[in-house]
Amino acid sequence: MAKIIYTHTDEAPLLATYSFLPVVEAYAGKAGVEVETRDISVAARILAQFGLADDALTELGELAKTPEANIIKLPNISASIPQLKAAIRELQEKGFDIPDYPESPDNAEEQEIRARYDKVKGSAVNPVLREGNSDRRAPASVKNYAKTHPHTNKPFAEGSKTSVATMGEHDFASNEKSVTLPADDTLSIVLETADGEKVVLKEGLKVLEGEIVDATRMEAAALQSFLAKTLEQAKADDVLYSVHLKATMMKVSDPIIFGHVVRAYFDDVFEKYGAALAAAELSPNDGLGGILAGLDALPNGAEIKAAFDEALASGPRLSYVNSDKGITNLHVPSDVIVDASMPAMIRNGGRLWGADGGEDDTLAVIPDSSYAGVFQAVIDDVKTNGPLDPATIGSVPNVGLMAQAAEEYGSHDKTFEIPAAGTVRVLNAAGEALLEQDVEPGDIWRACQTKDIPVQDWVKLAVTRARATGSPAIFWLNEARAHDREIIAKVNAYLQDHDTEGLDIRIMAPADAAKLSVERMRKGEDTISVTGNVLRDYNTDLFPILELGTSAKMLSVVPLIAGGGLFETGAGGSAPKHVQQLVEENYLRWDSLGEFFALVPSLEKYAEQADAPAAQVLADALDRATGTFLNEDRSPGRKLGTTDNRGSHFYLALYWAEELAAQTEDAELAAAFKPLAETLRANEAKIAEELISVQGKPADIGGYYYLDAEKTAAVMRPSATFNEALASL
Ligand SMILES: NC(=O)C1=CN([C@@H]2O[C@H](COP(=O)(O)OP(=O)(O)OC[C@H]3O[C@@H](n4cnc5c(N)ncnc54)[C@H](OP(=O)(O)O)[C@@H]3O)[C@@H](O)[C@H]2O)C=CC1
Ligand SMILES: O=C(O)CCC(=O)C(=O)O
Ligand SMILES: [Mg+2]
Repeated sequence: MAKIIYTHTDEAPLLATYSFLPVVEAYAGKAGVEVETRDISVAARILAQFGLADDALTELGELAKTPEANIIKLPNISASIPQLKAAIRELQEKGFDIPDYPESPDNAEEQEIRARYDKVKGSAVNPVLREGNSDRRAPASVKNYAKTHPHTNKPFAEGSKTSVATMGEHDFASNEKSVTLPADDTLSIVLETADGEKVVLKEGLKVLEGEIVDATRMEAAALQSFLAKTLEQAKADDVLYSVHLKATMMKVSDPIIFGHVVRAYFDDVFEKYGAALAAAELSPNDGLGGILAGLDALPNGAEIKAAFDEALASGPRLSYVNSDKGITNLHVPSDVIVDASMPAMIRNGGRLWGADGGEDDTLAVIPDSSYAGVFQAVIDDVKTNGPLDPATIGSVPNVGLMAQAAEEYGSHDKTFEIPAAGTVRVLNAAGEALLEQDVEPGDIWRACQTKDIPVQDWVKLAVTRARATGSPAIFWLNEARAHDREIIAKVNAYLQDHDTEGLDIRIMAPADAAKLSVERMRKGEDTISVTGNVLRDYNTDLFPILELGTSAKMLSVVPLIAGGGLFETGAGGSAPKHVQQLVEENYLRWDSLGEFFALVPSLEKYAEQADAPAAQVLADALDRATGTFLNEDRSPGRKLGTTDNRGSHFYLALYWAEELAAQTEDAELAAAFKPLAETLRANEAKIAEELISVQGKPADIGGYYYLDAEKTAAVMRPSATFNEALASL
């Protein structure tokens, strides 16, 4: 039977769900639309690993491969090791019998436990559900709203020293080799060390005909000298030092790179105390925060702490995530995530925050050069031409290759920190080497896979969007990169399958494509960016944040290859800072527009799947209601005393009920919603007051990763009048 699955996730979107889902369930229920929930929060996924909760993620992953799928996916935490450990601790404190995270497993049992936790680590949800490519764009209503209510993109100061530092050689981009498989095969990855020993890194890797496989490495020695150089440069230029990685989605490689940065910054400290820190299992890969927290347990902890303090005082000035709390850019690998952190910096005139909370220019370090040039291109443009004006600029929507863990975001099980010098070979079943790389100890070697059917689907989606909009579509692909050359060959071949007459379809290297797209934006022109998986991620924060002030208001549809639908809510994440604010002052600034936008096509899909015209009526009414919601400017403000997330849900419910009452396609639904619409309208002031009056005091939600459902519902549904009205439907 058709049903919509609404996901329980983490942090701000989870809080919002406590308020919004009751509205969805009440309205859908009246129209006979089945809505079920599944808990894919990091806490639930941990419990599922130990048989203490349903494995909803595996279930939804299977569902996503069927035409029946209709899933609304809210953003979730992609947990770094420090977050995973905190979630485990919280669950243990709540009485769940789960083991500690084994830092360095040294027996079979610990290895088994570690393997279970590794399934929860990092970006473990999205790749499982994303069985389709991604279509992310600002709906016309949002773009118009941004034009009439423009946010501020601050100018870069005259002579701004902000720039991007990237390796450009000896990195993943420069060392890449790539091959397209002529037939189905089973591959293995073998390191042959300099003394002739063969170490099997991976075997039984099944690949399909037409699949692209890449191999590359980040050279550890080159990374270290690059980092030393950037530290010197930041010191000499007296700018803030900041590193921007994706330790969540690139959950194997990027924590290692992050660890190199921590080690490079605190070079002298690690020189002197590295062995003691390693013996205490305090790893730089988990960030400075974890190390400092663990020092108390060491006999010479105070001495080591003093050495870290001294290094911080004498090194280049670090950028801070939260200067009040002393949290630096190097504290937690998942605090600064490149997709959101770079556009936020650009929107802020190229400035980040220093130790004293003051803003300053920064050297933004993005070690691998595959995509760093995109950010530099945008920075160059705004330095020369001034900030982009949201009131007038065009849009850069995205069609992203994402299905079946495409490209880098599927590389974790094929990423290795190399133990010994030698050669890594990707071998086919016949034992022939398809790809080979010489390696040195410490190099980060990885292989990526890109299947052919997803590429075909992506090209089709690009042509469909170009046709639907009349906008030029640019494939952001770089002839100079081995992987991109294989993709370009496929793009050129699969474009032949479509009618492209009259369409403007181009292929350009990412930095050039970024430059052109921004130039066109300034003229008010739209340009579809058709990208691989990583640039999908980056561009769908970068451009929305510059255009709309946030990526939360995006429509993010994933037409699943098997025919179902995955509807992501916005293009951003789970906004941890918003939770802090709720807990401190009972105010939630989370904007649920992404949820509203996802629900419309989900209801449309349901109407089609269940042959249920009432679902289409709900969808159409919701679509009109979100228009009114935007016109009436009902998204949450940022400050206490204004409509927050809960108030915004009330207004959406009001407009949606009014649209349902007024429509004429379904008289029964109109009659059912008329009294509710009247009650909500009549009590508007009272409900708004009830929702605002609770603000300003701390709120108790009974946890962080594993919330107390009753307490959270009480916090998120504080208006008795609104609750009664909904219950009366
Ligand atoms: N699809 C997914 O599942 C995704 C998950 N993530 C995960 O989210 C977590 C946080 O990532 P982070 O890099 O901080 O990025 P986020 O996008 O979560 O947050 C960055 C900032 O964007 C603003 N923001 C994001 N969403 C909203 C919204 N709906 N309403 C209002 N403002 C919003 C907030 O700004 P302000 O504080 O100024 O209000 C927020 O602090 C990580 O665990 C990450 O892995 C990240 C991206 C996608
Ligand atoms: O899965 C994640 O960790 C983040 C996903 C993300 O940032 C995106 O899809 O835009
Ligand atoms: Mg992203």
